[in-house]
Amino acid sequence: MNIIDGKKISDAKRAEIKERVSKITKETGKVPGLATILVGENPASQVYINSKIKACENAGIKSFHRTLPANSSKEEIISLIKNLNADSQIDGILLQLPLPDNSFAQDCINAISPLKDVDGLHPFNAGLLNLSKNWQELIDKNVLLSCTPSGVIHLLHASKIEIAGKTAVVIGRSNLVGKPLSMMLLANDATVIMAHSKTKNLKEVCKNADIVVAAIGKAKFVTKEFIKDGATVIDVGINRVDGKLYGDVDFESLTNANVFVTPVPGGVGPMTITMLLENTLKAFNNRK
Ligand SMILES: Nc1nc(=O)c2c([nH]1)NC[C@@H]1CN(c3ccc(C(=O)N[C@@H](CCC(=O)O)C(=O)O)cc3)C=[N+]21
Repeated sequence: MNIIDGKKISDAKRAEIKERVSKITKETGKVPGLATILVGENPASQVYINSKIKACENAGIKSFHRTLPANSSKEEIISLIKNLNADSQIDGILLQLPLPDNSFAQDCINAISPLKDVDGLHPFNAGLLNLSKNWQELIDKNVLLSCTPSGVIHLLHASKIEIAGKTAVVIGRSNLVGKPLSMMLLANDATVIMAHSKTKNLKEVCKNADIVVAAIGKAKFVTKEFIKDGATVIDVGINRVDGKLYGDVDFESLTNANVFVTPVPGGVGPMTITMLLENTLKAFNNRK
């Protein structure tokens, strides 16, 4: 087993971002700003938000944290978002998901200015990803790309894992991860299979893949039997069982296999936050 060290790759990228922020601040006298919004008091969300705020501070990005009570209406959340849209100090807005009432989450995201949508979840940015012809075009045009999927692509690139012409199976079709990641792999010229809960013969489908991405939400779901010799396994899962953190991949079962694999923790998670910093910088540059 070859471990893809997400923490190390992420730290290197954060150091590079910090340099760029410092250069911008010296040249323009301005500090890129990120607003985070937490609705309610979900303990996991509080932990993630705190990591994001800390990462911003370390990179020289100014963070503005806003909290709303758990019973906030859609209108109250959108009203706060509109204020942040109008605030020139704020380059990016992150609405932490899930909302206590997640039924209107997309309506709230739609209220975020597409120029400040550092999660890449606004239909405008999701649309730009869908319309892209290749990865380079997305980079050249500074398109705001959803953080977890773009973090996965960065891990693959940094690990020199070939994507073009390879078969990639993405398990999970969420708007936050599975769908955008499939489009990003396609933009990198992979042959992409989008698998989900209704997929038949999932084990066999995965067994043919060069790259398997698990974004399912079930601890240790993907075992050695899913993975062919020489394949790369990316674990997007974060499952808390009895206070312990597990991915969607049965990491131990792959110990003696000839595979590349991301651990949990220390794999995709840190990259998600790193890409949020990257997007805040992109948003700053796009808004200039
Ligand atoms: N609007 C929005 N954007 C998000 O990007 C978003 C979100 N909502 N809601 C929740 C998910 C989850 N997420 C993670 C961020 C960091 C780690 C992370 O740093 N994980 C560490 C471990 C942290 C721990 O111990 O819990 C690691 O894997 O090494 C994990 C997960 C961002 N999300």
